[in-house]
Amino acid sequence: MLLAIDCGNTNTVFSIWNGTQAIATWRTSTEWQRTADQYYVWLSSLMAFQKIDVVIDEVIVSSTVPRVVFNLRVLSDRYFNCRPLVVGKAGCALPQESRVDIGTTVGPDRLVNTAGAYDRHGGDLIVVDFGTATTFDVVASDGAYVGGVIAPGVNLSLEALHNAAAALPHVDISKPQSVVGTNTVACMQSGVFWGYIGLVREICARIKAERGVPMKVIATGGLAPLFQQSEALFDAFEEDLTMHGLIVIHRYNKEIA
Ligand SMILES: Nc1ncnc2c1ncn2[C@@H]1O[C@H](COP(=O)(O)OP(=O)(O)O)[C@@H](O)[C@H]1O
Ligand SMILES: CC(C)(COP(=O)(O)O)[C@@H](O)C(=O)NCCC(=O)O
Ligand SMILES: [K+]
Repeated sequence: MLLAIDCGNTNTVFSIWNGTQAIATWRTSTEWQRTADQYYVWLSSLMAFQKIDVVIDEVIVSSTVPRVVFNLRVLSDRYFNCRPLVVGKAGCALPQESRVDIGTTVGPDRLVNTAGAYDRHGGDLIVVDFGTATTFDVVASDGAYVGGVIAPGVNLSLEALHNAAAALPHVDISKPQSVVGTNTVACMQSGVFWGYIGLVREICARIKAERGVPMKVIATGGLAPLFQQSEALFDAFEEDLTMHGLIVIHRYNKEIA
């Protein structure tokens, strides 16, 4: 069975797949120091707890944190007796090309999102991923990744305010009652929430104008629904888009092997 690992700068998601069916998904915080043995203790105890008695013999990894990859390779080798497919590394082919400046290393999560979204929706897409950073990935009509936008993530923006200003507290994002805040927390939430609505709308509008074709906007990441409930920003929200992309890339590599 396949273990798919999506490592972001904040969280790492592990998912076990039987063909196209996800059997279980677990999330842990991303820490580059974590060893293969630590991953295995965590993973095997969750599998035992949920009575998932399967043999993992294939692994695919996407990691925005390069230092984590070494330990995930050791995990695959030592405990699952296989060499992992690592997106963006030699030995892992991608179903679509990436048309960016020579020498640019695109974040593997963005290539994976592109593959997942193109598989489900076809071309001419904007994929918005609300992760540590908020990324906009532009997918051409033929499925190629043709560039995008990187903006500071929602929580990163709130943390930056807290870290830089002595009197600003730590605040969780939520939709404020009104735009004009009457206390510090409400003012901060308003700035980030409504600022973000504007950011997403403006960037998508400008991408569409620049490309000159109708485009669908697909959103992923835990915070996307918060913004969608307020304004119709996206054509679709798909929580599992990155995982789906990993499955698509894994399937493609098996087909061409
Ligand atoms: N459902 C959710 N509700 C609120 N915050 C969330 C949710 N999912 C993720 N987050 C927060 O959003 C930020 C990005 O998380 P995540 O999408 O896991 O990032 P990455 O993929 O970059 O590791 C983190 O600060 C995380 O705590
Ligand atoms: C932009 C990112 C930091 C987003 O990572 P994430 O928020 O998913 O942790 C990541 O895709 C990355 O490190 N990209 C490299 C540069 C690029 O994609 O052009
Ligand atoms: K991500």
